[in-house]
Amino acid sequence: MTQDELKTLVGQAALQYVTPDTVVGVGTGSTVDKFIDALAASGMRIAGAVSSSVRSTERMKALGIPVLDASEVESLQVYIDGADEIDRQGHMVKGGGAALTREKIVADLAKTFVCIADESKLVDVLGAFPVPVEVIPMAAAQIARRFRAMGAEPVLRKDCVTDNSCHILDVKGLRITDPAAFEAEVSQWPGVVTVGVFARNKAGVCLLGTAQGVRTMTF
Ligand SMILES: O=C(CO)[C@H](O)[C@H](O)COP(=O)(O)O
Repeated sequence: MTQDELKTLVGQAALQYVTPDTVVGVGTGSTVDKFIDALAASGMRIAGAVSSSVRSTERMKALGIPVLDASEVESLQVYIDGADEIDRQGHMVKGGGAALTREKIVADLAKTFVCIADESKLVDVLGAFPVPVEVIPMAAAQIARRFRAMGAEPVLRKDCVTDNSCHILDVKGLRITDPAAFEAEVSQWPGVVTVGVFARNKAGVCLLGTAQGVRTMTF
């Protein structure tokens, strides 16, 4: 199966976590696009979706899925989103699509984060994928220096302005053995909007697309 077919498989499989007439949190990316398409095609009626990006909002609206503002809900049963990396404890690296801040906000509203990913995303240790960090533009150089002092290599993402009018540093050369500590430390640096390590808001379930079918991992 191709990677695209694996994404379709897990996008479909995520439907089992959606309860009709409830509000669902929806992430961003090519795997989530498959979920959005599957949800629309299923004909299931939902009360609405809280979206994590302009991209997903536009896709859902075009398919007739009602989109609600995050401020309109107090909590969500589930948040469905992809990942750039996921480890065997459910910690993730996210933000390849530059939507990490809103993704973390919507994930934080949800009782369960359902991660949908093809098997290439499963890793033992996070950090081979450059870790996206959304930063206030005036702090980008200062934050980059801090990462260099850690022995990492931050790269300012070209031509990228986020939905929140901020910039992204993609940080290479990290080996994140304690995701919770890393997230807590970097999150408090002045000018950091969001670090793309999801430990506090880690996955509760991962639907992993493999050549043998969907493997369900619970954490
Ligand atoms: O974090 C994300 C966007 O900010 C995505 O979930 C992540 O980049 C995975 O994307 P894809 O499903 O296209 O592989």
